[in-house]
Amino acid sequence: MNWTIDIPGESLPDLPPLPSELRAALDDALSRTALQQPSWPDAEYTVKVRRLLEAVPPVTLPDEVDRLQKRLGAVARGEAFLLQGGDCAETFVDNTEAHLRGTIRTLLQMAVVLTYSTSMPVVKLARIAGQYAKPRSSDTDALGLPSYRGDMVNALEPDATGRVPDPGRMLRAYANASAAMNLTRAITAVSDLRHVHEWNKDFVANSPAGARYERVATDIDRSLRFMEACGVDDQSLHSVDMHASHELLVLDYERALLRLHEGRLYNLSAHMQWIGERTRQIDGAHVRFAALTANPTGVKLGPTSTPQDALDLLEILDPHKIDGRVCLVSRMGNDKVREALPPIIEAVERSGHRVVWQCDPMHGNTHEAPSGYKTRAFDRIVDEVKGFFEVHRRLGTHPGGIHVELTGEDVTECVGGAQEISEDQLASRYETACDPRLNTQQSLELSFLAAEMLQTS
Ligand SMILES: O=C[C@H](O)[C@H](O)COP(=O)(O)O
Ligand SMILES: C=C(OP(=O)(O)O)C(=O)O
Repeated sequence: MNWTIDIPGESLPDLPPLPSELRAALDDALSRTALQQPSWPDAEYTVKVRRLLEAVPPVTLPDEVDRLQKRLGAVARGEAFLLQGGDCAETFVDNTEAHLRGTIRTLLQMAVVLTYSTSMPVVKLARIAGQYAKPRSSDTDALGLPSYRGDMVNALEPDATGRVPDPGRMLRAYANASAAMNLTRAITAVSDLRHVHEWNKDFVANSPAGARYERVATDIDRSLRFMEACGVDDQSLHSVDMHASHELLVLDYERALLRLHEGRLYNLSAHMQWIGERTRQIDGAHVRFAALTANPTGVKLGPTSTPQDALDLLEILDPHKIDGRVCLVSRMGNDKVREALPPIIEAVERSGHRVVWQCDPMHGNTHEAPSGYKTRAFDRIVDEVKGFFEVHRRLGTHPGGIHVELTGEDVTECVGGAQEISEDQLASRYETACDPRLNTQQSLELSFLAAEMLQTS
Protein backbone atom coordinates (compact mmCIF):
# COMPACT_ATOMS: atom_id res chain seq x y z
CA MET A 1 0.00 0.00 0.00
CA ASN A 2 1.17 3.50 -0.80
CA TRP A 3 0.76 5.96 2.08
CA THR A 4 1.81 9.01 0.11
CA ILE A 5 -0.75 11.81 0.28
CA ASP A 6 -0.56 15.13 -1.46
CA ILE A 7 1.05 17.77 0.78
CA PRO A 8 0.99 21.11 -1.02
CA GLY A 9 4.00 23.20 0.02
CA GLU A 10 1.88 26.31 0.59
CA SER A 11 -0.26 24.49 3.19
CA LEU A 12 2.71 24.11 5.53
CA PRO A 13 2.70 26.71 8.32
CA ASP A 14 5.74 28.76 9.28
CA LEU A 15 6.81 27.57 12.70
CA PRO A 16 8.48 29.68 15.39
CA PRO A 17 12.26 29.24 15.12
CA LEU A 18 14.21 27.53 17.92
CA PRO A 19 16.53 29.73 19.99
CA SER A 20 19.84 29.86 18.12
CA GLU A 21 21.89 27.85 20.63
CA LEU A 22 19.37 25.04 20.69
CA ARG A 23 19.08 25.15 16.90
CA ALA A 24 22.86 24.78 16.57
CA ALA A 25 22.97 21.90 19.05
CA LEU A 26 20.13 20.13 17.28
CA ASP A 27 21.73 20.65 13.89
CA ASP A 28 24.94 19.24 15.28
CA ALA A 29 23.13 16.17 16.67
CA LEU A 30 21.32 15.56 13.40
CA SER A 31 24.46 15.95 11.32
CA ARG A 32 26.10 13.02 13.10
CA THR A 33 26.06 9.43 11.93
CA ALA A 34 22.65 7.89 12.54
CA LEU A 35 22.58 4.13 12.12
CA GLN A 36 19.51 2.10 11.21
CA GLN A 37 17.77 4.92 9.30
CA PRO A 38 15.41 4.21 6.39
CA SER A 39 16.68 5.04 2.92
CA TRP A 40 13.66 7.16 2.01
CA PRO A 41 13.38 7.26 -1.78
CA ASP A 42 12.08 10.81 -2.00
CA ALA A 43 14.00 13.37 0.07
CA GLU A 44 11.75 16.27 -0.88
CA TYR A 45 8.57 14.48 0.15
CA THR A 46 10.23 13.35 3.41
CA VAL A 47 10.87 16.99 4.29
CA LYS A 48 7.22 17.81 3.58
CA VAL A 49 6.08 15.02 5.89
CA ARG A 50 8.38 16.29 8.59
CA ARG A 51 7.11 19.84 8.21
CA LEU A 52 3.54 18.64 8.43
CA LEU A 53 4.32 16.73 11.62
CA GLU A 54 6.08 19.73 13.08
CA ALA A 55 2.73 21.50 13.22
CA VAL A 56 0.43 18.75 14.55
CA PRO A 57 -0.69 18.47 18.18
CA PRO A 58 1.81 16.37 20.13
CA VAL A 59 1.09 12.80 21.28
CA THR A 60 2.08 13.60 24.88
CA LEU A 61 2.39 16.74 27.01
CA PRO A 62 5.41 18.28 28.75
CA ASP A 63 3.73 18.10 32.17
CA GLU A 64 3.17 14.38 31.73
CA VAL A 65 6.82 13.91 30.76
CA ASP A 66 7.92 15.84 33.84
CA ARG A 67 5.63 13.77 36.06
CA LEU A 68 7.15 10.57 34.70
CA GLN A 69 10.65 12.01 35.22
CA LYS A 70 9.85 12.61 38.90
CA ARG A 71 8.53 9.08 39.29
CA LEU A 72 11.63 7.64 37.68
CA GLY A 73 13.65 9.70 40.13
CA ALA A 74 11.87 7.80 42.90
CA VAL A 75 12.73 4.51 41.16
CA ALA A 76 16.39 5.54 40.95
CA ARG A 77 16.40 6.32 44.69
CA GLY A 78 14.97 2.89 45.49
CA GLU A 79 11.51 4.20 46.38
CA ALA A 80 9.55 2.75 43.45
CA PHE A 81 9.69 0.00 40.81
CA LEU A 82 9.40 0.36 37.03
CA LEU A 83 7.37 -1.99 34.85
CA GLN A 84 7.78 -1.42 31.12
CA GLY A 85 6.31 -3.65 28.45
CA GLY A 86 4.34 -4.12 25.28
CA ASP A 87 4.71 -5.27 21.71
CA CYS A 88 8.10 -5.77 20.14
CA ALA A 89 6.72 -3.92 17.13
CA GLU A 90 3.32 -2.26 17.13
CA THR A 91 1.58 -2.54 13.78
CA PHE A 92 -1.09 -0.42 12.11
CA VAL A 93 -3.37 -3.41 11.65
CA ASP A 94 -3.19 -4.28 15.34
CA ASN A 95 -3.86 -0.75 16.50
CA THR A 96 -7.30 -1.84 17.65
CA GLU A 97 -9.20 -1.30 20.85
CA ALA A 98 -9.03 -5.01 21.67
CA HIS A 99 -5.29 -5.24 21.17
CA LEU A 100 -4.51 -2.08 23.14
CA ARG A 101 -6.85 -3.13 25.95
CA GLY A 102 -5.06 -6.48 26.09
CA THR A 103 -1.64 -4.88 26.50
CA ILE A 104 -2.85 -2.37 29.09
CA ARG A 105 -4.76 -4.98 31.04
CA THR A 106 -1.75 -7.33 31.15
CA LEU A 107 0.53 -4.54 32.36
CA LEU A 108 -1.96 -3.53 35.05
CA GLN A 109 -2.33 -7.11 36.22
CA MET A 110 1.45 -7.46 36.47
CA ALA A 111 1.68 -4.12 38.24
CA VAL A 112 -0.73 -5.19 40.99
CA VAL A 113 1.38 -8.24 41.78
CA LEU A 114 4.59 -6.22 41.76
CA THR A 115 3.12 -3.42 43.88
CA TYR A 116 2.11 -5.93 46.48
CA SER A 117 5.44 -7.75 46.52
CA THR A 118 7.66 -4.67 46.53
CA SER A 119 5.37 -2.60 48.77
CA MET A 120 6.30 0.24 46.47
CA PRO A 121 4.55 2.31 43.83
CA VAL A 122 4.98 0.69 40.43
CA VAL A 123 5.58 3.11 37.57
CA LYS A 124 3.73 1.80 34.52
CA LEU A 125 5.31 2.42 31.14
CA ALA A 126 3.92 0.81 27.99
CA ARG A 127 5.68 0.17 24.72
CA ILE A 128 2.72 1.79 23.05
CA ALA A 129 1.64 4.74 20.88
CA GLY A 130 4.77 4.88 18.75
CA GLN A 131 6.70 1.58 18.81
CA TYR A 132 6.53 1.44 15.02
CA ALA A 133 10.20 1.24 14.04
CA LYS A 134 12.71 -1.59 14.39
CA PRO A 135 16.48 -1.78 14.13
CA ARG A 136 17.59 -4.91 12.26
CA SER A 137 20.69 -7.10 12.32
CA SER A 138 20.72 -7.29 8.56
CA ASP A 139 19.59 -5.02 5.73
CA THR A 140 18.01 -7.97 3.95
CA ASP A 141 15.80 -10.84 5.08
CA ALA A 142 15.97 -14.57 4.32
CA LEU A 143 14.32 -13.99 0.93
CA GLY A 144 16.86 -11.35 -0.03
CA LEU A 145 14.28 -8.56 0.30
CA PRO A 146 15.01 -5.35 2.20
CA SER A 147 14.33 -6.11 5.88
CA TYR A 148 11.07 -5.03 7.49
CA ARG A 149 11.91 -2.01 9.66
CA GLY A 150 8.57 -1.41 11.32
CA ASP A 151 5.26 -0.08 10.03
CA MET A 152 6.58 3.47 10.25
CA VAL A 153 9.03 2.58 7.49
CA ASN A 154 7.90 -0.27 5.24
CA ALA A 155 5.54 -3.23 4.89
CA LEU A 156 5.77 -6.49 6.81
CA GLU A 157 4.51 -8.51 3.81
CA PRO A 158 7.41 -10.02 1.88
CA ASP A 159 6.94 -7.99 -1.25
CA ALA A 160 9.66 -5.96 -2.97
CA THR A 161 7.47 -2.90 -3.56
CA GLY A 162 6.07 -2.86 -0.03
CA ARG A 163 9.55 -3.07 1.46
CA VAL A 164 10.58 0.22 -0.15
CA PRO A 165 10.55 2.77 2.70
CA ASP A 166 7.62 5.16 2.38
CA PRO A 167 7.88 8.46 4.30
CA GLY A 168 4.08 8.79 4.16
CA ARG A 169 4.02 5.99 6.73
CA MET A 170 5.27 8.46 9.35
CA LEU A 171 1.92 10.27 9.06
CA ARG A 172 0.01 7.06 9.63
CA ALA A 173 2.32 6.24 12.55
CA TYR A 174 1.53 9.62 14.10
CA ALA A 175 -2.22 9.15 13.61
CA ASN A 176 -2.12 5.68 15.14
CA ALA A 177 0.07 6.79 18.01
CA SER A 178 -2.31 9.65 18.83
CA ALA A 179 -5.33 7.34 18.74
CA ALA A 180 -3.56 4.75 20.88
CA MET A 181 -2.57 7.40 23.44
CA ASN A 182 -6.12 8.70 23.51
CA LEU A 183 -7.52 5.24 24.23
CA THR A 184 -4.80 4.52 26.80
CA ARG A 185 -5.69 7.67 28.71
CA ALA A 186 -9.40 6.83 28.58
CA ILE A 187 -8.97 3.23 29.73
CA THR A 188 -6.59 4.01 32.55
CA ALA A 189 -8.73 6.88 33.82
CA VAL A 190 -11.34 4.31 34.87
CA SER A 191 -9.16 1.31 35.74
CA ASP A 192 -10.22 -0.01 39.11
CA LEU A 193 -7.69 -1.89 41.20
CA ARG A 194 -10.34 -4.38 42.34
CA HIS A 195 -11.20 -5.32 38.78
CA VAL A 196 -7.57 -5.80 37.93
CA HIS A 197 -7.21 -8.07 40.91
CA GLU A 198 -10.31 -10.06 39.87
CA TRP A 199 -8.59 -10.72 36.52
CA ASN A 200 -5.55 -11.99 38.41
CA LYS A 201 -7.76 -14.31 40.43
CA ASP A 202 -9.08 -15.72 37.14
CA PHE A 203 -5.49 -16.27 36.03
CA VAL A 204 -4.63 -18.08 39.25
CA ALA A 205 -7.78 -20.22 38.93
CA ASN A 206 -7.10 -21.13 35.30
CA SER A 207 -3.31 -21.35 35.01
CA PRO A 208 -1.76 -24.81 35.24
CA ALA A 209 0.65 -23.27 37.75
CA GLY A 210 -2.11 -21.37 39.56
CA ALA A 211 -1.75 -23.16 42.89
CA ARG A 212 1.78 -21.83 43.22
CA TYR A 213 0.58 -18.24 43.01
CA GLU A 214 -2.49 -18.64 45.14
CA ARG A 215 -0.84 -17.39 48.31
CA VAL A 216 0.18 -14.04 46.80
CA ALA A 217 -3.27 -13.64 45.23
CA THR A 218 -4.99 -14.44 48.54
CA ASP A 219 -2.75 -11.99 50.40
CA ILE A 220 -3.59 -9.25 47.89
CA ASP A 221 -7.27 -10.09 48.29
CA ARG A 222 -7.00 -9.77 52.05
CA SER A 223 -5.19 -6.43 51.76
CA LEU A 224 -7.87 -5.06 49.45
CA ARG A 225 -10.65 -6.15 51.76
CA PHE A 226 -8.79 -4.65 54.72
CA MET A 227 -8.49 -1.32 52.91
CA GLU A 228 -12.16 -1.45 52.00
CA ALA A 229 -13.14 -2.21 55.59
CA CYS A 230 -11.07 0.76 56.75
CA GLY A 231 -12.90 2.98 54.29
CA VAL A 232 -9.80 3.69 52.17
CA ASP A 233 -11.23 5.04 48.94
CA ASP A 234 -8.39 6.89 47.38
CA GLN A 235 -8.65 8.08 43.76
CA SER A 236 -5.52 6.05 43.00
CA LEU A 237 -7.58 2.86 43.53
CA HIS A 238 -9.90 3.86 40.69
CA SER A 239 -7.54 5.19 38.03
CA VAL A 240 -3.93 4.70 37.06
CA ASP A 241 -1.27 6.55 35.12
CA MET A 242 0.13 4.72 32.15
CA HIS A 243 2.99 6.37 30.30
CA ALA A 244 4.04 5.73 26.71
CA SER A 245 7.48 4.81 25.43
CA HIS A 246 9.16 3.64 22.26
CA GLU A 247 12.59 3.26 20.77
CA LEU A 248 14.09 6.55 19.62
CA LEU A 249 15.01 5.32 16.18
CA VAL A 250 13.69 7.05 13.05
CA LEU A 251 15.02 10.55 13.52
CA ASP A 252 12.87 12.11 10.81
CA TYR A 253 9.82 11.21 12.90
CA GLU A 254 11.29 12.04 16.29
CA ARG A 255 12.67 15.44 15.31
CA ALA A 256 9.31 16.43 13.85
CA LEU A 257 7.65 15.88 17.23
CA LEU A 258 10.07 18.02 19.20
CA ARG A 259 8.34 20.93 20.90
CA LEU A 260 9.74 23.84 22.86
CA HIS A 261 8.08 24.38 26.24
CA GLU A 262 9.29 26.94 28.74
CA GLY A 263 12.72 26.95 27.17
CA ARG A 264 13.16 23.18 27.16
CA LEU A 265 12.95 20.82 24.23
CA TYR A 266 10.59 17.87 24.67
CA ASN A 267 10.22 14.87 22.41
CA LEU A 268 6.44 14.72 22.52
CA SER A 269 6.17 11.58 20.41
CA ALA A 270 6.32 9.74 23.78
CA HIS A 271 6.88 10.27 27.48
CA MET A 272 10.00 8.14 27.65
CA GLN A 273 12.33 7.22 24.80
CA TRP A 274 15.04 4.62 24.75
CA ILE A 275 18.12 4.18 22.61
CA GLY A 276 18.72 0.66 21.36
CA GLU A 277 21.83 -1.48 21.62
CA ARG A 278 22.54 -0.89 17.92
CA THR A 279 22.35 2.91 17.96
CA ARG A 280 23.92 3.94 21.27
CA GLN A 281 27.26 5.13 19.79
CA ILE A 282 28.54 7.89 22.02
CA ASP A 283 29.20 10.28 19.12
CA GLY A 284 26.17 9.16 17.16
CA ALA A 285 23.03 11.13 16.35
CA HIS A 286 20.67 9.20 18.66
CA VAL A 287 22.62 9.84 21.85
CA ARG A 288 23.22 13.51 21.03
CA PHE A 289 19.58 14.00 20.06
CA ALA A 290 18.29 12.43 23.29
CA ALA A 291 20.70 14.57 25.30
CA LEU A 292 18.91 17.70 24.07
CA THR A 293 15.49 16.56 25.19
CA ALA A 294 13.87 16.83 28.60
CA ASN A 295 12.51 13.29 28.34
CA PRO A 296 13.77 10.50 30.54
CA THR A 297 15.85 8.23 28.33
CA GLY A 298 16.72 4.56 28.44
CA VAL A 299 19.81 3.00 26.93
CA LYS A 300 20.11 -0.69 26.22
CA LEU A 301 23.33 -2.37 27.32
CA GLY A 302 24.18 -5.66 25.67
CA PRO A 303 26.61 -8.30 26.92
CA THR A 304 29.73 -6.61 25.55
CA SER A 305 29.01 -3.25 27.22
CA THR A 306 31.76 -1.97 29.45
CA PRO A 307 31.68 0.23 32.56
CA GLN A 308 33.34 2.94 30.47
CA ASP A 309 30.51 2.77 27.89
CA ALA A 310 28.00 3.43 30.66
CA LEU A 311 30.06 6.30 32.12
CA ASP A 312 30.52 7.93 28.70
CA LEU A 313 26.80 7.70 27.99
CA LEU A 314 25.93 9.22 31.35
CA GLU A 315 28.32 12.11 30.84
CA ILE A 316 26.39 13.06 27.71
CA LEU A 317 22.87 12.09 28.74
CA ASP A 318 22.92 13.08 32.41
CA PRO A 319 25.37 15.97 32.82
CA HIS A 320 23.32 17.48 35.67
CA LYS A 321 23.00 14.19 37.55
CA ILE A 322 19.21 14.13 37.73
CA ASP A 323 17.79 11.12 39.58
CA GLY A 324 16.22 8.71 37.09
CA ARG A 325 16.94 10.81 34.02
CA VAL A 326 18.62 7.73 32.52
CA CYS A 327 17.49 4.11 32.68
CA LEU A 328 20.33 1.70 32.03
CA VAL A 329 18.66 -1.37 30.60
CA SER A 330 20.81 -4.49 30.72
CA ARG A 331 19.92 -7.15 28.11
CA MET A 332 22.85 -9.46 28.43
CA GLY A 333 21.44 -12.96 28.34
CA ASN A 334 20.83 -15.18 31.35
CA ASP A 335 24.28 -16.72 31.04
CA LYS A 336 26.11 -13.37 31.11
CA VAL A 337 24.20 -11.01 33.39
CA ARG A 338 25.81 -12.24 36.62
CA GLU A 339 29.33 -11.49 35.36
CA ALA A 340 28.83 -8.56 32.97
CA LEU A 341 26.50 -6.35 35.01
CA PRO A 342 28.28 -5.93 38.41
CA PRO A 343 31.33 -3.94 37.18
CA ILE A 344 28.97 -1.58 35.33
CA ILE A 345 26.84 -1.01 38.41
CA GLU A 346 29.89 -0.45 40.59
CA ALA A 347 31.38 2.12 38.21
CA VAL A 348 28.12 4.02 37.82
CA GLU A 349 27.44 4.04 41.56
CA ARG A 350 30.90 5.51 42.14
CA SER A 351 30.25 8.22 39.52
CA GLY A 352 27.38 9.74 41.49
CA HIS A 353 24.81 9.36 38.69
CA ARG A 354 21.55 7.95 40.08
CA VAL A 355 20.11 5.84 37.31
CA VAL A 356 17.21 3.45 37.05
CA TRP A 357 18.62 -0.07 36.74
CA GLN A 358 16.32 -2.04 34.53
CA CYS A 359 16.47 -5.61 33.22
CA ASP A 360 15.32 -6.51 29.72
CA PRO A 361 15.37 -10.31 29.89
CA MET A 362 14.19 -10.72 26.30
CA HIS A 363 16.85 -9.48 23.88
CA GLY A 364 19.81 -11.50 25.15
CA ASN A 365 17.82 -14.73 25.11
CA THR A 366 16.60 -15.15 21.54
CA HIS A 367 17.25 -18.32 19.57
CA GLU A 368 15.99 -19.88 16.37
CA ALA A 369 13.82 -22.98 16.64
CA PRO A 370 14.46 -25.79 14.12
CA SER A 371 11.29 -24.64 12.32
CA GLY A 372 12.96 -21.26 11.69
CA TYR A 373 10.84 -19.27 14.16
CA LYS A 374 12.69 -16.84 16.40
CA THR A 375 11.78 -17.74 19.95
CA ARG A 376 12.78 -17.25 23.58
CA ALA A 377 12.69 -19.78 26.40
CA PHE A 378 10.61 -18.71 29.39
CA ASP A 379 13.11 -20.31 31.80
CA ARG A 380 15.98 -18.25 30.43
CA ILE A 381 13.90 -15.08 30.68
CA VAL A 382 13.09 -15.85 34.31
CA ASP A 383 16.72 -16.70 34.98
CA GLU A 384 17.97 -13.38 33.62
CA VAL A 385 15.57 -11.51 35.91
CA LYS A 386 16.74 -13.70 38.77
CA GLY A 387 20.40 -12.97 37.95
CA PHE A 388 19.63 -9.25 37.79
CA PHE A 389 18.00 -9.34 41.26
CA GLU A 390 20.87 -11.42 42.66
CA VAL A 391 23.48 -8.97 41.41
CA HIS A 392 21.68 -6.00 42.96
CA ARG A 393 21.15 -7.82 46.23
CA ARG A 394 24.87 -8.63 46.38
CA LEU A 395 25.86 -5.02 45.67
CA GLY A 396 23.20 -3.44 47.87
CA THR A 397 21.70 -1.50 44.94
CA HIS A 398 18.09 -1.19 43.83
CA PRO A 399 16.87 -3.48 41.03
CA GLY A 400 14.72 -0.73 39.59
CA GLY A 401 12.56 -2.55 37.10
CA ILE A 402 11.93 -4.86 34.20
CA HIS A 403 11.36 -4.19 30.49
CA VAL A 404 9.50 -6.96 28.70
CA GLU A 405 8.14 -7.65 25.22
CA LEU A 406 4.63 -8.93 25.80
CA THR A 407 1.11 -8.97 24.47
CA GLY A 408 -2.31 -9.38 26.03
CA GLU A 409 -3.09 -12.07 23.46
CA ASP A 410 -2.81 -15.81 23.69
CA VAL A 411 0.05 -16.13 21.22
CA THR A 412 2.62 -18.93 20.99
CA GLU A 413 5.90 -17.12 20.42
CA CYS A 414 8.02 -17.89 23.49
CA VAL A 415 8.49 -21.49 24.57
CA GLY A 416 7.86 -22.86 28.06
CA GLY A 417 6.00 -21.39 31.00
CA ALA A 418 3.22 -23.20 32.82
CA GLN A 419 1.43 -23.80 29.50
CA GLU A 420 4.57 -25.64 28.38
CA ILE A 421 4.52 -24.19 24.88
CA SER A 422 6.85 -26.34 22.80
CA GLU A 423 8.88 -25.46 19.72
CA ASP A 424 6.42 -27.58 17.70
CA GLN A 425 3.54 -25.36 18.84
CA LEU A 426 5.11 -22.06 17.82
CA ALA A 427 3.35 -22.03 14.44
CA SER A 428 -0.15 -22.20 15.93
CA ARG A 429 -0.28 -18.49 16.93
CA TYR A 430 2.98 -16.84 15.96
CA GLU A 431 1.86 -13.28 15.22
CA THR A 432 4.67 -10.93 16.14
CA ALA A 433 5.94 -8.58 13.45
CA CYS A 434 9.49 -8.94 14.74
CA ASP A 435 10.62 -10.60 17.99
CA PRO A 436 8.73 -13.18 20.12
CA ARG A 437 6.61 -11.80 22.96
CA LEU A 438 5.41 -13.33 26.21
CA ASN A 439 1.70 -14.08 26.03
CA THR A 440 -0.69 -12.97 28.80
CA GLN A 441 -0.25 -16.08 30.93
CA GLN A 442 3.53 -16.07 30.59
CA SER A 443 3.63 -12.34 31.46
CA LEU A 444 1.58 -12.85 34.61
CA GLU A 445 3.62 -15.86 35.55
CA LEU A 446 6.77 -13.75 35.20
CA SER A 447 5.32 -11.11 37.50
CA PHE A 448 4.38 -13.69 40.14
CA LEU A 449 7.85 -15.26 39.91
CA ALA A 450 9.50 -11.83 40.12
CA ALA A 451 7.30 -11.14 43.16
CA GLU A 452 8.54 -14.32 44.81
CA MET A 453 12.14 -13.41 44.06
CA LEU A 454 11.71 -9.89 45.42
CA GLN A 455 10.11 -11.17 48.59
CA THR A 456 12.97 -13.55 49.28
CA SER A 457 15.66 -11.00 48.44
O1 LIG B 1 13.78 -5.89 18.79
C1 LIG B 1 14.99 -5.83 18.53
C2 LIG B 1 15.51 -5.93 17.16
O2 LIG B 1 14.80 -5.12 16.29
C3 LIG B 1 15.41 -7.33 16.71
O3 LIG B 1 15.90 -8.18 17.72
C4 LIG B 1 16.21 -7.47 15.46
O4 LIG B 1 15.94 -8.70 14.97
P1 LIG B 1 16.80 -9.31 13.78
O5 LIG B 1 18.07 -9.81 14.39
O6 LIG B 1 15.94 -10.41 13.26
O7 LIG B 1 17.04 -8.24 12.78
C1 LIG C 1 15.43 -3.23 19.64
C2 LIG C 1 15.20 -3.45 20.91
O1 LIG C 1 16.10 -3.82 21.80
P1 LIG C 1 17.69 -3.85 21.70
O2 LIG C 1 18.13 -2.51 21.25
O3 LIG C 1 18.07 -4.15 23.11
O4 LIG C 1 18.06 -4.94 20.76
C3 LIG C 1 13.85 -3.33 21.49
O5 LIG C 1 13.71 -3.28 22.72
O6 LIG C 1 12.89 -3.28 20.71
